[in-house]
Amino acid sequence: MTDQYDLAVLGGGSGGLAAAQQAARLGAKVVLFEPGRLGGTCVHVGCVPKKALWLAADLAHQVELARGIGFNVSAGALDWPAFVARRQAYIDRAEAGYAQRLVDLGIRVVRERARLGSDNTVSSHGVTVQATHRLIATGGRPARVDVPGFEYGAVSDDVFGLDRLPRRIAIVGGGYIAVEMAGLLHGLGAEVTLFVRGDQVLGHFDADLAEALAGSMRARGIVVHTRSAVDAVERRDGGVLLRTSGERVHRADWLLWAIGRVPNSEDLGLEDIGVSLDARGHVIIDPYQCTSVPGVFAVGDVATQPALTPVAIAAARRLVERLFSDADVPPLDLANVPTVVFAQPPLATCGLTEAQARASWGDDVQVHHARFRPMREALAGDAQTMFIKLVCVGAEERVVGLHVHGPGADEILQGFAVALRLGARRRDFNETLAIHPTAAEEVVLAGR
Ligand SMILES: Cc1cc2nc3c(=O)[nH]c(=O)nc-3n(C[C@H](O)[C@H](O)[C@H](O)COP(=O)(O)OP(=O)(O)OC[C@H]3O[C@@H](n4cnc5c(N)ncnc54)[C@H](O)[C@@H]3O)c2cc1C
Ligand SMILES: NC(=O)c1ccc[n+]([C@@H]2O[C@H](COP(=O)([O-])OP(=O)(O)OC[C@H]3O[C@@H](n4cnc5c(N)ncnc54)[C@H](O)[C@@H]3O)[C@@H](O)[C@H]2O)c1
Repeated sequence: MTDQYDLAVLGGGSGGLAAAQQAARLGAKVVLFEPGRLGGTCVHVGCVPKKALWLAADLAHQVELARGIGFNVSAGALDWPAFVARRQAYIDRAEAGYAQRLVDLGIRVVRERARLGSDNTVSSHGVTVQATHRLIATGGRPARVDVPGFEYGAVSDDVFGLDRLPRRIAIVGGGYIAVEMAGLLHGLGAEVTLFVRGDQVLGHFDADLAEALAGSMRARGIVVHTRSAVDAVERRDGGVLLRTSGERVHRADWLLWAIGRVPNSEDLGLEDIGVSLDARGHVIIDPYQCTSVPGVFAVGDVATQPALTPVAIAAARRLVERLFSDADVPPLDLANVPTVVFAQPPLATCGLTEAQARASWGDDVQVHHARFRPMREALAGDAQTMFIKLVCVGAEERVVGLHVHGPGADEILQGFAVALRLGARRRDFNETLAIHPTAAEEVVLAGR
């Protein structure tokens, strides 16, 4: 007889693990299928190893600032193997923690790929189960394009397998990953050239913010070519030669394609059971994570929702609380998703861009900017500035967008995201006592 479960989860990444664990805590009988390492993209080839590299690059920059202030220090080159070993030990500990938690919660783990079948089944190579609820949490992978010589380049997963830092790096793309990798690889000592197809890096972010970031990147020595598509790649002298739309030819030791990600929705049996996908292959979900098939749900990067770890986790928890408790759990509020691009220095944003606000409110939009040099940078003689932009609407000046670029922006945003969610007005910001001397105080002082 086929084993019966309350919930079968496909994928042991951020979304799948969160769903499986919370469901088990609520008393559900759970099986989880994961062919790879527990933790998925975020833990193994995403947020965590990326942030480790970012922290290393940030420390190197801080040593430079320390030198500017008067310390007789220099960061020197990173001992790459020692760093990788430390990073891996951190990741291995996290993964071991996940595995133990699954055991403690009585969740069955099948270390194989799975697909959905008829009659509520989920099958892998060796195991078939039936589950009342089935969750697709299979994530995504780096996109590939049909450019001659594409195979001579690497994708973001490969960054974490590097055994040393390449000297001259070319990066194609202008999104999160391209910008983050450009900043941290440059910060660790590589010469970096970025090829952006569009007019600007981070094309979907607030235009002033993106421009501020591009300015910082260039000032630090990253070469940014906009309106520059890479049409062909050749292998040359142990490295690569890129040919671009502007007839530019560029040589590099290593090439990274950072041109977006695609959902892992193939070969899951979805078409056979009638689960609808969008044109790019994402599983179409409603605000309750329901797919077009009753009893089949989706969370995370495989689905039509922002591809961020906290979104996958929050969506997963809410879904299983809806399924396995009596609580009336509303849909996840995606109106003010705070997000940080770990550039050097970071960029943080929450709510609407100015263009989005104007599209809805027209002239009833007020914008307040601040640009200044933070005290540490000024003391150290570093030219880096901080950029803050507040987008407000209506007579009450409700704050609908906050955009920050500069040192510490990554840690500043989280608390202000609460204020935006609660509908704070500029007056509420201005009436909040500042913390002096900090960079964050400029957010509450904006427009005064
Ligand atoms: C370089 C990089 C940096 C990032 N940095 C950040 C960041 O700083 N902050 C942030 O919020 N987000 C970041 N992200 C995005 C974040 O990693 C993802 O949004 C998040 O990991 C998505 O989680 P998920 O559960 O949907 O998928 P994943 O974590 O990708 O997990 C999916 C799992 O499903 C498994 N799987 C696939 N097919 C099957 C199958 N048929 N059966 C069973 N299992 C299967 C896979 O092996 C995988 O383990 C980053 C992403 C990348 C690539
Ligand atoms: N800090 C974070 O939270 C973080 C970090 C990394 C990734 N992520 C998540 O992962 C997602 C994927 O990141 P990403 O950077 O791969 O995608 P992205 O969607 O952010 O950016 C893709 C970029 O590639 C460009 N592009 C697409 N096709 C191209 C082509 N053929 N030639 C040249 N350029 C091309 C696009 O114009 C865009 O600038 C992000 O959208 C984000 O949700 C989050």
